[in-house]
Amino acid sequence: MSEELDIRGNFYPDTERELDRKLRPLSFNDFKGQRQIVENLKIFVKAAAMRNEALDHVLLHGPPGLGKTTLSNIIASELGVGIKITSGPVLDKPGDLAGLLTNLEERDVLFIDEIHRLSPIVEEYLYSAMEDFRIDIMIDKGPSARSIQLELQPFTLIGATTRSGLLTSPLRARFGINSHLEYYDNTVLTGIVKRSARILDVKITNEAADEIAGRSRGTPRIVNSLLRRVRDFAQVKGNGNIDIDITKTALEAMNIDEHGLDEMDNRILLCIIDKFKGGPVGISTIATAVGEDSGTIEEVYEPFLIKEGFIKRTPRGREATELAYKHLGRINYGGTPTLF
Ligand SMILES: Nc1ncnc2c1ncn2[C@@H]1O[C@H](COP(=O)(O)OP(=O)(O)OP(=O)(O)O)[C@@H](O)[C@H]1O
Ligand SMILES: [Mg+2]
Repeated sequence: MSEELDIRGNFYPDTERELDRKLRPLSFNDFKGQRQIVENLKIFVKAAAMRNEALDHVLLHGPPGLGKTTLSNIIASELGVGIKITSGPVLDKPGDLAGLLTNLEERDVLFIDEIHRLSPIVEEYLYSAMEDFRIDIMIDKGPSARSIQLELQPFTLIGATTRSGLLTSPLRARFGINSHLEYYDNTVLTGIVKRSARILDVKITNEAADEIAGRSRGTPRIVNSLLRRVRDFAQVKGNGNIDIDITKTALEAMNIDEHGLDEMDNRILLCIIDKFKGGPVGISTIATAVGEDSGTIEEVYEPFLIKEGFIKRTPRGREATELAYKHLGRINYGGTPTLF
């Protein structure tokens, strides 16, 4: 089956894709961090295997690049079953879903990425498939049209989404296992940098690994792409080994934020500070000002900014912290607010 990068319509040069595949953990033991989630999944996978049953349906949600697709593949592989991969926007007709479902073998995994983007009709079909392993399909057209019921093999649906807030409650309720992936802390990210460096066969100092981890927005995908870029610098401008000097040179040359914030993070902070005098300001007002959907800000951007201490949530809205002012070189934190 194709890579999830294809499904999302992203173009990656072949070599990058190849590297991506090499760096992707293939078992629970390779998958670093998210300890509680992984420990629980190990138990559920083992219990399902002992009972010879399909694993209960799994919903994985959390910001991009934290390992949802990776974990889904690992679950299938640890279950020792096949996996079929698709995504919400691709499955636009019930017939497409029926085709996939009837081709699943017993206990296989069906992975639906971006499951919040399923069309309502397809979602409706999914309900009975998930609950009773059965679907009704319409055959024929016009007066002879009738629906027939198809029995399915027991299977596991794994749904992934960055926007769990957009899932309907009937769909959400049909997942027996519901896991929220969190941003990774720097120690875990440093471990991922080192593992990836080993796979890429490049030497890296502890200090350099820490530095890359600290600028990666708590995200393994970013860690790996920064590591690859720093490796390029080390090869061309240095002796091929990655130390702290070449790392800093590379990160500076690429304009990577020292706290790992990306452009939207910085726009959100600037907006709160410059347009709303540091806040408090409501999420929908921020969303309009930066031109992003308020749910995306709430689920994808804000959690990192709160975790890193740049934003505070108060009953009256979001406030920028002193750290945010310092980061953006603004000096009037806590200053007397002006009237105009
Ligand atoms: N826990 C982990 N340990 C090591 N590497 C990881 C881990 N999680 C993710 N990665 C790496 O990060 C990359 C991105 O992960 P993945 O594609 O699974 O994220 P995702 O949550 O599915 O993102 P998206 O929401 O954009 O689909 C993977 O290719 C993998 O190499
Ligand atoms: Mg994914």
